[in-house]
Amino acid sequence: MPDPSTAAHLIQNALPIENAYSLFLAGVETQLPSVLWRLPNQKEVQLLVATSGAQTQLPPLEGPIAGFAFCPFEASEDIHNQFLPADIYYCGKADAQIQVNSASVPDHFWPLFQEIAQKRQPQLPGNWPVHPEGSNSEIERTVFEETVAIAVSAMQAGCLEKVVLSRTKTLPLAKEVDLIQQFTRLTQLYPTAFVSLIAIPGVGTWLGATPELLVQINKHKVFRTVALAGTQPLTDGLTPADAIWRQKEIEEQALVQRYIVSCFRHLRLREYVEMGPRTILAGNLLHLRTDFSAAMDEVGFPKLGTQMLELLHPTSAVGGMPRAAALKMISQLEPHQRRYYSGYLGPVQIEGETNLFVNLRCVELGKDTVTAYAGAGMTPDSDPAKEWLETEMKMQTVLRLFQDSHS
Ligand SMILES: C=C(O[C@@H]1C=C(C(=O)O)C=C[C@H]1O)C(=O)O
Repeated sequence: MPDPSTAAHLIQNALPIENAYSLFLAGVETQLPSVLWRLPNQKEVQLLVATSGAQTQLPPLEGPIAGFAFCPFEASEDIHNQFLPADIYYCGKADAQIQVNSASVPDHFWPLFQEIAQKRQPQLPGNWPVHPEGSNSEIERTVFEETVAIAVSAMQAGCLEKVVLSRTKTLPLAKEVDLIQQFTRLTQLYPTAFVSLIAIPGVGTWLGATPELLVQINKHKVFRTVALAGTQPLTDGLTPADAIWRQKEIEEQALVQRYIVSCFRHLRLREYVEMGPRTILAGNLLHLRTDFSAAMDEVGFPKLGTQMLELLHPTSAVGGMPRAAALKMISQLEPHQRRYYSGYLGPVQIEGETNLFVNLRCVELGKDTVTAYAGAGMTPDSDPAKEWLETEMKMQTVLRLFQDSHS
Protein backbone atom coordinates (compact mmCIF):
# COMPACT_ATOMS: atom_id res chain seq x y z
CA MET A 1 0.00 0.00 0.00
CA PRO A 2 1.34 3.47 -0.82
CA ASP A 3 2.24 5.43 2.29
CA PRO A 4 0.30 8.73 2.14
CA SER A 5 3.08 10.54 3.99
CA THR A 6 5.38 10.06 1.02
CA ALA A 7 3.74 12.99 -0.78
CA ALA A 8 6.04 15.15 1.32
CA HIS A 9 9.08 13.63 -0.32
CA LEU A 10 8.45 15.14 -3.74
CA ILE A 11 10.30 18.34 -4.46
CA GLN A 12 7.38 20.62 -5.16
CA ASN A 13 9.20 23.23 -7.22
CA ALA A 14 10.89 20.62 -9.43
CA LEU A 15 9.41 19.29 -12.67
CA PRO A 16 8.07 15.71 -12.54
CA ILE A 17 10.89 14.59 -14.81
CA GLU A 18 13.50 16.17 -12.50
CA ASN A 19 11.96 14.33 -9.56
CA ALA A 20 12.11 11.07 -11.52
CA TYR A 21 15.78 11.61 -12.41
CA SER A 22 16.70 12.54 -8.82
CA LEU A 23 14.94 9.44 -7.47
CA PHE A 24 16.78 7.29 -9.99
CA LEU A 25 20.15 8.81 -9.08
CA ALA A 26 19.43 8.37 -5.36
CA GLY A 27 18.66 4.69 -6.10
CA VAL A 28 21.92 4.23 -8.01
CA GLU A 29 23.94 6.06 -5.34
CA THR A 30 22.39 3.86 -2.67
CA GLN A 31 23.40 0.84 -4.77
CA LEU A 32 19.83 -0.32 -5.18
CA PRO A 33 18.49 -1.84 -8.42
CA SER A 34 16.95 1.15 -10.22
CA VAL A 35 15.34 1.73 -13.60
CA LEU A 36 14.04 4.66 -15.63
CA TRP A 37 11.85 4.09 -18.67
CA ARG A 38 9.60 5.80 -21.19
CA LEU A 39 6.95 3.79 -23.04
CA PRO A 40 6.51 4.18 -26.82
CA ASN A 41 4.45 7.23 -27.83
CA GLN A 42 4.19 8.48 -24.25
CA LYS A 43 5.66 11.53 -22.57
CA GLU A 44 6.11 10.44 -18.98
CA VAL A 45 9.35 9.05 -17.70
CA GLN A 46 8.69 6.39 -15.06
CA LEU A 47 11.00 5.28 -12.28
CA LEU A 48 11.31 2.31 -9.99
CA VAL A 49 13.75 1.52 -7.19
CA ALA A 50 13.78 -2.03 -5.78
CA THR A 51 14.74 -1.31 -2.16
CA SER A 52 14.19 -4.99 -1.26
CA GLY A 53 16.64 -6.05 -4.00
CA ALA A 54 16.17 -7.89 -7.29
CA GLN A 55 14.59 -11.36 -7.40
CA THR A 56 15.41 -14.11 -9.87
CA GLN A 57 11.85 -15.37 -10.26
CA LEU A 58 9.38 -13.55 -12.51
CA PRO A 59 5.81 -13.25 -11.16
CA PRO A 60 2.81 -13.90 -13.45
CA LEU A 61 2.50 -11.07 -15.99
CA GLU A 62 -1.23 -10.75 -15.22
CA GLY A 63 -0.57 -9.60 -11.63
CA PRO A 64 -0.97 -8.86 -8.85
CA ILE A 65 2.78 -8.24 -8.23
CA ALA A 66 4.14 -5.04 -9.78
CA GLY A 67 7.72 -4.46 -10.84
CA PHE A 68 10.19 -4.41 -13.71
CA ALA A 69 11.54 -7.49 -15.52
CA PHE A 70 15.06 -7.64 -16.95
CA CYS A 71 15.85 -11.06 -18.41
CA PRO A 72 18.81 -12.40 -20.38
CA PHE A 73 18.79 -14.00 -23.82
CA GLU A 74 19.41 -17.34 -22.11
CA ALA A 75 19.25 -17.67 -18.33
CA SER A 76 22.02 -19.86 -16.89
CA GLU A 77 23.95 -20.36 -13.67
CA ASP A 78 25.93 -17.18 -14.33
CA ILE A 79 23.18 -15.00 -15.70
CA HIS A 80 19.76 -14.75 -14.14
CA ASN A 81 16.35 -13.30 -14.69
CA GLN A 82 16.03 -10.10 -12.68
CA PHE A 83 12.74 -8.90 -11.29
CA LEU A 84 12.77 -5.53 -9.57
CA PRO A 85 9.73 -5.19 -7.26
CA ALA A 86 8.06 -1.74 -7.40
CA ASP A 87 9.14 -0.81 -3.87
CA ILE A 88 9.45 2.83 -4.86
CA TYR A 89 7.56 3.80 -8.01
CA TYR A 90 6.95 7.21 -9.53
CA CYS A 91 5.28 8.14 -12.81
CA GLY A 92 6.79 11.48 -13.78
CA LYS A 93 3.65 13.45 -14.56
CA ALA A 94 1.90 16.41 -12.92
CA ASP A 95 -0.02 15.48 -9.74
CA ALA A 96 1.55 12.02 -9.49
CA GLN A 97 2.88 11.01 -6.07
CA ILE A 98 5.79 8.78 -5.20
CA GLN A 99 4.42 5.38 -4.26
CA VAL A 100 6.30 3.56 -1.53
CA ASN A 101 5.18 -0.05 -1.37
CA SER A 102 7.82 -1.47 0.94
CA ALA A 103 9.15 -0.87 4.43
CA SER A 104 12.69 -1.64 3.27
CA VAL A 105 13.74 1.88 2.17
CA PRO A 106 17.17 2.64 3.72
CA ASP A 107 17.15 5.61 6.14
CA HIS A 108 19.56 7.67 4.07
CA PHE A 109 17.57 7.29 0.82
CA TRP A 110 15.18 10.24 1.29
CA PRO A 111 17.80 12.74 2.55
CA LEU A 112 20.00 11.74 -0.39
CA PHE A 113 17.12 12.22 -2.83
CA GLN A 114 16.41 15.67 -1.34
CA GLU A 115 20.07 16.61 -1.62
CA ILE A 116 20.33 15.46 -5.25
CA ALA A 117 17.05 17.18 -6.18
CA GLN A 118 17.92 20.51 -4.48
CA LYS A 119 21.23 20.70 -6.34
CA ARG A 120 19.33 20.71 -9.61
CA GLN A 121 22.57 19.74 -11.34
CA PRO A 122 23.02 16.45 -9.59
CA GLN A 123 26.41 14.86 -9.06
CA LEU A 124 26.66 11.90 -11.37
CA PRO A 125 27.29 8.60 -9.71
CA GLY A 126 30.91 7.50 -10.07
CA ASN A 127 29.85 3.95 -9.36
CA TRP A 128 27.46 2.75 -12.03
CA PRO A 129 27.14 -1.02 -11.74
CA VAL A 130 29.19 -3.00 -14.30
CA HIS A 131 29.26 -6.67 -15.22
CA PRO A 132 31.74 -8.49 -12.93
CA GLU A 133 33.56 -9.97 -15.94
CA GLY A 134 34.09 -6.62 -17.68
CA SER A 135 33.38 -5.74 -21.32
CA ASN A 136 32.64 -8.33 -23.96
CA SER A 137 35.32 -8.87 -26.60
CA GLU A 138 34.87 -7.28 -30.01
CA ILE A 139 34.96 -9.22 -33.28
CA GLU A 140 36.78 -7.94 -36.38
CA ARG A 141 34.90 -7.38 -39.59
CA THR A 142 36.69 -10.16 -41.49
CA VAL A 143 36.05 -12.66 -38.70
CA PHE A 144 32.37 -11.69 -38.50
CA GLU A 145 31.96 -12.04 -42.24
CA GLU A 146 33.69 -15.45 -42.19
CA THR A 147 31.30 -16.52 -39.44
CA VAL A 148 28.31 -15.37 -41.49
CA ALA A 149 29.66 -17.37 -44.45
CA ILE A 150 29.83 -20.51 -42.26
CA ALA A 151 26.21 -19.98 -41.18
CA VAL A 152 25.10 -19.36 -44.79
CA SER A 153 26.76 -22.61 -45.96
CA ALA A 154 25.01 -24.53 -43.17
CA MET A 155 21.68 -23.04 -44.22
CA GLN A 156 22.32 -23.76 -47.90
CA ALA A 157 23.00 -27.35 -46.89
CA GLY A 158 19.55 -27.37 -45.26
CA CYS A 159 20.69 -27.57 -41.60
CA LEU A 160 18.45 -24.66 -40.60
CA GLU A 161 16.35 -21.88 -42.14
CA LYS A 162 17.46 -18.78 -40.27
CA VAL A 163 19.94 -17.77 -37.59
CA VAL A 164 20.43 -14.36 -36.00
CA LEU A 165 24.12 -13.68 -35.44
CA SER A 166 25.18 -10.75 -33.33
CA ARG A 167 28.35 -8.87 -32.54
CA THR A 168 29.54 -6.21 -30.14
CA LYS A 169 31.44 -2.94 -30.51
CA THR A 170 33.18 -1.23 -27.60
CA LEU A 171 34.08 2.46 -27.37
CA PRO A 172 36.09 4.22 -24.69
CA LEU A 173 33.81 6.28 -22.50
CA ALA A 174 34.41 9.98 -21.96
CA LYS A 175 34.70 10.70 -18.22
CA GLU A 176 32.03 13.38 -18.30
CA VAL A 177 29.40 11.14 -19.92
CA ASP A 178 26.01 11.73 -18.39
CA LEU A 179 23.74 8.69 -18.78
CA ILE A 180 20.66 10.64 -17.71
CA GLN A 181 21.32 13.10 -20.51
CA GLN A 182 21.80 10.23 -22.97
CA PHE A 183 18.55 8.68 -21.77
CA THR A 184 16.79 12.02 -22.36
CA ARG A 185 18.28 12.26 -25.85
CA LEU A 186 17.05 8.78 -26.69
CA THR A 187 13.51 9.70 -25.59
CA GLN A 188 13.67 12.74 -27.90
CA LEU A 189 15.25 10.96 -30.87
CA TYR A 190 13.01 7.88 -30.77
CA PRO A 191 9.45 8.76 -29.68
CA THR A 192 8.07 5.38 -30.79
CA ALA A 193 10.73 3.28 -29.02
CA PHE A 194 10.76 1.85 -25.50
CA VAL A 195 13.62 3.77 -23.90
CA SER A 196 15.21 2.50 -20.70
CA LEU A 197 18.19 2.95 -18.38
CA ILE A 198 18.63 0.16 -15.87
CA ALA A 199 21.30 -0.17 -13.18
CA ILE A 200 21.53 -3.34 -11.08
CA PRO A 201 24.50 -3.81 -8.72
CA GLY A 202 26.49 -6.93 -9.59
CA VAL A 203 24.68 -7.22 -12.93
CA GLY A 204 25.38 -4.05 -14.92
CA THR A 205 24.01 -0.87 -16.43
CA TRP A 206 22.15 -0.94 -19.76
CA LEU A 207 20.74 1.87 -21.88
CA GLY A 208 18.55 1.28 -24.93
CA ALA A 209 15.79 2.32 -27.30
CA THR A 210 14.10 -0.82 -28.62
CA PRO A 211 11.44 -0.98 -31.34
CA GLU A 212 10.29 -4.57 -30.57
CA LEU A 213 7.33 -5.38 -28.34
CA LEU A 214 7.41 -8.92 -26.96
CA VAL A 215 4.30 -9.10 -24.73
CA GLN A 216 1.80 -6.43 -23.80
CA ILE A 217 -1.20 -6.84 -21.52
CA ASN A 218 -3.17 -3.62 -21.43
CA LYS A 219 -5.72 -2.33 -18.90
CA HIS A 220 -8.53 -4.03 -20.86
CA LYS A 221 -6.68 -7.37 -20.70
CA VAL A 222 -5.86 -7.34 -24.37
CA PHE A 223 -2.71 -9.33 -25.19
CA ARG A 224 -0.42 -8.04 -27.94
CA THR A 225 2.78 -9.17 -29.59
CA VAL A 226 4.53 -8.42 -32.88
CA ALA A 227 6.60 -10.20 -35.53
CA LEU A 228 9.37 -7.73 -36.35
CA ALA A 229 12.13 -8.51 -38.86
CA GLY A 230 13.65 -7.38 -42.14
CA THR A 231 15.84 -4.29 -42.11
CA GLN A 232 16.75 -1.53 -44.54
CA PRO A 233 17.88 2.06 -44.03
CA LEU A 234 15.39 4.85 -44.62
CA THR A 235 16.54 6.57 -47.81
CA ASP A 236 16.43 10.39 -47.96
CA GLY A 237 13.17 11.75 -49.23
CA LEU A 238 11.28 8.47 -48.88
CA THR A 239 8.61 7.50 -46.35
CA PRO A 240 8.05 4.01 -44.86
CA ALA A 241 5.12 3.63 -47.28
CA ASP A 242 7.56 3.84 -50.24
CA ALA A 243 9.64 0.90 -49.03
CA ILE A 244 10.26 -1.99 -51.40
CA TRP A 245 11.30 -5.25 -49.78
CA ARG A 246 13.41 -8.04 -51.24
CA GLN A 247 12.30 -11.65 -51.10
CA LYS A 248 14.97 -12.33 -48.43
CA GLU A 249 13.46 -9.86 -45.93
CA ILE A 250 9.89 -10.90 -46.71
CA GLU A 251 10.74 -14.52 -45.97
CA GLU A 252 12.76 -13.62 -42.89
CA GLN A 253 9.83 -11.74 -41.38
CA ALA A 254 7.32 -14.41 -42.46
CA LEU A 255 9.33 -16.94 -40.44
CA VAL A 256 8.88 -14.87 -37.28
CA GLN A 257 5.20 -14.42 -38.08
CA ARG A 258 4.71 -18.18 -38.56
CA TYR A 259 6.57 -18.84 -35.33
CA ILE A 260 4.11 -16.66 -33.41
CA VAL A 261 1.16 -18.39 -35.09
CA SER A 262 2.66 -21.75 -34.08
CA CYS A 263 2.75 -20.55 -30.43
CA PHE A 264 -0.98 -19.66 -30.58
CA ARG A 265 -1.62 -23.06 -32.17
CA HIS A 266 0.33 -24.81 -29.45
CA LEU A 267 -2.10 -23.28 -26.93
CA ARG A 268 -5.03 -24.13 -29.25
CA LEU A 269 -6.00 -20.48 -29.44
CA ARG A 270 -7.67 -19.59 -32.73
CA GLU A 271 -9.39 -16.31 -32.01
CA TYR A 272 -6.50 -13.89 -32.35
CA VAL A 273 -6.33 -10.90 -34.68
CA GLU A 274 -3.40 -10.62 -37.11
CA MET A 275 -2.61 -7.39 -38.97
CA GLY A 276 0.17 -6.78 -41.46
CA PRO A 277 2.93 -7.03 -42.31
CA ARG A 278 3.51 -3.34 -42.80
CA THR A 279 6.63 -1.19 -42.85
CA ILE A 280 7.53 0.67 -39.66
CA LEU A 281 10.26 3.17 -38.89
CA ALA A 282 12.66 2.55 -35.99
CA GLY A 283 15.19 5.38 -35.76
CA ASN A 284 16.70 5.50 -39.23
CA LEU A 285 15.81 1.91 -40.05
CA LEU A 286 12.76 0.33 -41.62
CA HIS A 287 11.41 -3.03 -40.52
CA LEU A 288 8.47 -5.24 -41.45
CA ARG A 289 5.98 -5.75 -38.63
CA THR A 290 2.89 -7.91 -38.15
CA ASP A 291 0.69 -7.14 -35.12
CA PHE A 292 -1.14 -9.85 -33.17
CA SER A 293 -3.77 -9.32 -30.48
CA ALA A 294 -6.31 -11.29 -28.45
CA ALA A 295 -8.79 -10.23 -25.74
CA MET A 296 -7.62 -12.60 -23.01
CA ASP A 297 -10.87 -13.09 -21.08
CA GLU A 298 -13.05 -13.27 -24.18
CA VAL A 299 -10.94 -16.04 -25.72
CA GLY A 300 -10.82 -17.92 -22.40
CA PHE A 301 -7.08 -17.45 -21.76
CA PRO A 302 -6.82 -15.20 -18.69
CA LYS A 303 -3.07 -16.02 -18.36
CA LEU A 304 -2.25 -15.71 -22.05
CA GLY A 305 0.56 -13.18 -21.47
CA THR A 306 2.50 -15.51 -19.17
CA GLN A 307 1.85 -18.55 -21.38
CA MET A 308 2.91 -16.78 -24.56
CA LEU A 309 6.04 -15.31 -22.98
CA GLU A 310 7.22 -18.84 -22.16
CA LEU A 311 6.66 -19.96 -25.74
CA LEU A 312 7.84 -16.84 -27.54
CA HIS A 313 11.21 -16.05 -26.03
CA PRO A 314 13.62 -16.15 -27.81
CA THR A 315 11.63 -15.58 -31.00
CA SER A 316 13.17 -16.22 -34.39
CA ALA A 317 13.69 -12.44 -34.62
CA VAL A 318 16.66 -12.86 -32.24
CA GLY A 319 17.34 -16.63 -32.35
CA GLY A 320 16.35 -18.35 -35.55
CA MET A 321 14.47 -21.29 -37.03
CA PRO A 322 14.28 -24.08 -36.00
CA ARG A 323 14.91 -22.65 -32.59
CA ALA A 324 17.10 -25.39 -31.03
CA ALA A 325 19.43 -25.60 -34.06
CA ALA A 326 19.70 -21.80 -34.23
CA LEU A 327 20.52 -21.45 -30.52
CA LYS A 328 23.19 -24.13 -30.85
CA MET A 329 24.74 -22.34 -33.82
CA ILE A 330 24.69 -19.02 -31.96
CA SER A 331 26.53 -20.52 -28.99
CA GLN A 332 29.08 -22.13 -31.34
CA LEU A 333 29.69 -19.14 -33.60
CA GLU A 334 29.33 -16.03 -31.43
CA PRO A 335 32.54 -15.30 -29.50
CA HIS A 336 30.73 -13.19 -26.85
CA GLN A 337 28.04 -13.81 -24.26
CA ARG A 338 24.88 -11.93 -25.19
CA ARG A 339 24.10 -11.35 -21.50
CA TYR A 340 20.92 -9.22 -21.50
CA TYR A 341 21.10 -8.23 -25.19
CA SER A 342 18.17 -9.84 -27.06
CA GLY A 343 16.64 -10.83 -23.74
CA TYR A 344 13.60 -8.84 -22.68
CA LEU A 345 12.73 -6.06 -20.30
CA GLY A 346 9.87 -3.86 -19.15
CA PRO A 347 7.28 -2.98 -16.53
CA VAL A 348 5.02 -5.72 -15.15
CA GLN A 349 1.60 -4.65 -13.84
CA ILE A 350 2.57 -1.01 -13.50
CA GLU A 351 -0.53 1.22 -13.63
CA GLY A 352 -2.46 -1.95 -14.55
CA GLU A 353 -0.37 -2.80 -17.63
CA THR A 354 2.49 -5.11 -18.58
CA ASN A 355 4.81 -4.03 -21.41
CA LEU A 356 7.76 -6.28 -22.21
CA PHE A 357 10.16 -5.50 -25.05
CA VAL A 358 13.04 -7.35 -26.67
CA ASN A 359 16.30 -5.77 -25.45
CA LEU A 360 17.63 -4.47 -28.78
CA ARG A 361 19.41 -1.26 -29.86
CA CYS A 362 21.13 -1.19 -26.49
CA VAL A 363 24.50 -0.58 -24.90
CA GLU A 364 26.08 -2.00 -21.77
CA LEU A 365 28.27 0.16 -19.59
CA GLY A 366 31.80 -0.99 -18.73
CA LYS A 367 34.19 0.59 -16.22
CA ASP A 368 35.43 3.14 -18.76
CA THR A 369 33.83 1.76 -21.91
CA VAL A 370 30.48 1.35 -23.53
CA THR A 371 29.57 -1.78 -25.53
CA ALA A 372 26.86 -1.90 -28.19
CA TYR A 373 25.23 -5.17 -29.27
CA ALA A 374 23.39 -5.86 -32.53
CA GLY A 375 22.48 -8.81 -34.67
CA ALA A 376 21.00 -9.60 -38.06
CA GLY A 377 18.92 -12.44 -39.41
CA MET A 378 20.97 -14.73 -41.67
CA THR A 379 19.24 -16.81 -44.32
CA PRO A 380 20.65 -18.89 -47.21
CA ASP A 381 20.66 -15.67 -49.30
CA SER A 382 22.66 -13.52 -46.86
CA ASP A 383 25.58 -11.45 -48.07
CA PRO A 384 28.20 -11.25 -45.24
CA ALA A 385 29.23 -7.65 -46.06
CA LYS A 386 25.62 -6.44 -46.00
CA GLU A 387 24.99 -8.18 -42.67
CA TRP A 388 28.01 -6.39 -41.19
CA LEU A 389 26.61 -3.04 -42.35
CA GLU A 390 23.17 -3.90 -40.99
CA THR A 391 24.59 -4.59 -37.51
CA GLU A 392 26.61 -1.35 -37.79
CA MET A 393 23.44 0.65 -38.53
CA LYS A 394 21.56 -0.98 -35.67
CA MET A 395 24.39 -0.22 -33.24
CA GLN A 396 24.41 3.42 -34.29
CA THR A 397 20.89 3.85 -32.83
CA VAL A 398 22.46 4.31 -29.38
CA LEU A 399 26.20 4.41 -30.05
CA ARG A 400 25.93 7.65 -32.03
CA LEU A 401 25.33 9.48 -28.74
CA PHE A 402 28.61 8.23 -27.36
CA GLN A 403 30.48 9.01 -30.56
CA ASP A 404 29.16 12.59 -30.45
CA SER A 405 30.50 12.99 -26.95
CA HIS A 406 34.00 12.13 -28.21
CA SER A 407 34.07 14.57 -31.09
C1 LIG B 1 18.61 -8.59 -33.79
C2 LIG B 1 18.23 -7.30 -33.91
O1 LIG B 1 17.07 -6.91 -34.51
C3 LIG B 1 16.12 -7.86 -34.92
C4 LIG B 1 16.46 -8.43 -36.24
C5 LIG B 1 16.03 -7.82 -37.40
C6 LIG B 1 16.52 -8.32 -38.74
O2 LIG B 1 17.21 -9.33 -38.77
O3 LIG B 1 16.25 -7.69 -39.77
C7 LIG B 1 15.12 -6.76 -37.36
C8 LIG B 1 14.56 -6.37 -36.19
C9 LIG B 1 14.78 -7.13 -34.95
O4 LIG B 1 13.78 -8.09 -34.80
C10 LIG B 1 19.06 -6.20 -33.33
O5 LIG B 1 18.63 -5.04 -33.39
O6 LIG B 1 20.13 -6.49 -32.78
